[in-house]
Amino acid sequence: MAQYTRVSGSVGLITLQNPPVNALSAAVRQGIVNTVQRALSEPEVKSVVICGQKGAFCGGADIKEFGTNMSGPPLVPMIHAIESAVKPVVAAIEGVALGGGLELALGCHYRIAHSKARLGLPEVTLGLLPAAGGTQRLPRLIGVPAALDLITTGRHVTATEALQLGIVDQITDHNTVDVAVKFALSVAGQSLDSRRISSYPCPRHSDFDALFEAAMQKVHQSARGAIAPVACVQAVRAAATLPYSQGMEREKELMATLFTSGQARALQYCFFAQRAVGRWSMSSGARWDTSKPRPVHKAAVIGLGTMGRGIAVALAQAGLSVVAVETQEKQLIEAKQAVTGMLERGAKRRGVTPALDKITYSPNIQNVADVDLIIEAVFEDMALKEKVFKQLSAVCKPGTFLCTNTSGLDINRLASQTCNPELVVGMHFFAPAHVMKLLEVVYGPRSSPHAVATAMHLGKKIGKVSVAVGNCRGFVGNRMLKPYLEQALFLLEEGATPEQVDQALEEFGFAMGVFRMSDLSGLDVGWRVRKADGLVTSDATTGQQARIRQGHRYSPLGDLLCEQGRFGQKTGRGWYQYDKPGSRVAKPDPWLQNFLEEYRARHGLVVRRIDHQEVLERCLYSLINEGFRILEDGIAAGPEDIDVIYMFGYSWPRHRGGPMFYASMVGLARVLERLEYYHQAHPDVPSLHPSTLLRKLVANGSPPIHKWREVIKKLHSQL
Ligand SMILES: CC(C)(COP(=O)(O)OP(=O)(O)OC[C@H]1O[C@@H](n2cnc3c(N)ncnc32)[C@H](O)[C@@H]1OP(=O)(O)O)[C@@H](O)C(=O)NCCC(=O)NCCSC(=O)/C=C/CCCCCCCCCCCCC(=O)O
Repeated sequence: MAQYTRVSGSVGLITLQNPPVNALSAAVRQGIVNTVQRALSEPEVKSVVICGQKGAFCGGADIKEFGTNMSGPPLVPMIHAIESAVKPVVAAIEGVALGGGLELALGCHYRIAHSKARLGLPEVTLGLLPAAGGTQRLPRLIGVPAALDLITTGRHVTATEALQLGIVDQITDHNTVDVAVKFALSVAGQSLDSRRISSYPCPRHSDFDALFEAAMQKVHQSARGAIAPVACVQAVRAAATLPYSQGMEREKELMATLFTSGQARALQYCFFAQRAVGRWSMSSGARWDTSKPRPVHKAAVIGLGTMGRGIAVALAQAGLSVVAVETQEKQLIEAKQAVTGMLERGAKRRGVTPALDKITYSPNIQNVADVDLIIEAVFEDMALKEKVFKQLSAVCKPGTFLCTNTSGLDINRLASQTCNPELVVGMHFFAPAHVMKLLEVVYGPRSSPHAVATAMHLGKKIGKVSVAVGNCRGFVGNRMLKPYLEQALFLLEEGATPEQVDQALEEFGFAMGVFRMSDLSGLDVGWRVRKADGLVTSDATTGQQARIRQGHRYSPLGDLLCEQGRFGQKTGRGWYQYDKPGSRVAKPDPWLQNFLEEYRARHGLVVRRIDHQEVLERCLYSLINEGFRILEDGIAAGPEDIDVIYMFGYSWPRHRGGPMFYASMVGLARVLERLEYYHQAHPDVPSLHPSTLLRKLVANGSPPIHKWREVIKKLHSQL
């Protein structure tokens, strides 16, 4: 809807009304069309102001409408009608002007923004382009290089940057609507010839060909197979090279291709999935809307290794007071230096003062006595963590939440070391903890709803995408990673090379294939875990027996590399070779080639040709299959939780929508059929055995992903 009022005698004020962000739904578009017509037809009205209700100008087209039969007036003619109006129209931008919202503002003759407003054309992040004239007006207004940057990245700019770029005419710290109305009064009756952006020539550039070639190269490199950024460059090129009306035709044509694409569906699913995970629920029935978080003003971090340092930085940057505890004197000094550097670099990037005074360092665990919440980040060793939890429980004040940054250990066991197990939850950060957006909040059987709500709330406060998950080995992310890694190793045994496996996964859209990723994270991490699990043995050396552990197929390849001291990038050797320890450029290693050949010969393994399709199916479908088991077990509340975890924690390509959404796009029947095929070929690999839930979903006619919860619920009620 849009409300019309007359203010200051001669200004028609149009207020968009569609909470919370005044998205341009059919009703809002109709409201704008009607009220603009009214304002233009009333002789008393000399100028018009468009604003949004409750401090938000407009969040753009209504994304919920995209999957429907769109009705109501289309945006392009609506914006043209505003631009060609003979009375000045002023956009009063508070809060956000995004996507169609900014395009609407660009159709106005003047734009006044509040200093705290954010503006942008984020359509690319939804698999689209700004198809309401954004790709044609913005380059005409601010020039091609700046427009390319905003349109291909979708980044939001502050009002100050928008003013510098020339997107807005004025910014204010006062009531934006009042300022806009005053301004509208001052420009009433003035010529609008120079105010219609569509009539501007696109600013020339010394070498458009080189500029667009470079832009295209850049998006190809960063898009990892996403098509929208490429279409955005093509649309801006049309603005630079064609008259406005032909550019608009090109924009429409490119949008038509994107609009119905699987990538757009995937990216729009991600948008809503990311918001849905905030609406968490626990198996006990506790939920986000019935569980109140407790305030956290002061927190402590125990253990200042890589993870602890990142967590301390993340907390301090969000304004919390932090007690950073490291009992090893040398490590404490090093950590203080490192954290200071991290805070200073981060502050420089963001143009703020480093939050150095937010952190106090201490070698003494007793100093956490007055904090509201503690995050333990000591070495990943159950006995050590149990000891720390026991100590913490004894020293902290009543009601302090005790969180662990374990990446997969049993939360319940740690809780049982404390006097108040209901205050214990997992806060699983991802390295580097001050950068990576994902936080798994892990609740055990005794964790209270308050503890989960507090950890989720804290996660949000420090800028994380927090997902509440149940307690099991590896939680969601690492549990699903296990079969993925396992398949990659089996593929090497059967004849593939690390380069080949990585290439298939990188072409799929991962930033890094599984072997390059393992080299980066360090092969010794998994080795330590496998040793603790009794999987690493030195007795059996050849034959099939050597490749069976605890009754299942097992590949000792990773263990054998570690025995050679090949821990990945940090040692300069792993699945690849590197120029020197710490170097990031991975090169194929002839040593590894020989090693694999010898290994296969020793174990009587017959090499065969493995294509990319098999690599993808075996690695991804086994991971997805585990995702179905996680849903079956109630560890994740819905497929959105898993997908968000994979997008934000494991660099799953967003335009593929996360593993569970990807499975729904491939077709559940197809995933099931391929898993059955591979399981038949590898009966000793349980992760290839199709899960009950997958079978059930297929038996139920493969419902769309938003209906899976109903099938899961039924399955749970049958168990
Ligand atoms: C920054 C935000 C705006 C606010 O953030 P925050 O304060 O943190 O709040 P959130 O939790 O994110 O959001 C609150 C709730 O609001 C919902 N929301 C937000 N934005 C939208 C929206 N645009 N539409 C619908 N709903 C929205 C959100 O889901 C939350 O709901 P809930 O509480 O969880 O229930 C932040 O929200 C944000 O970034 N929003 C998105 C901004 C954005 O991306 N905007 C661009 C949208 S796309 C667009 O504008 C495109 C315009 C081009 C024209 C399109 C023309 C389409 C038709 C063309 C058809 C041609 C093809 C023909 C094919 C054929 O031939 O058949």
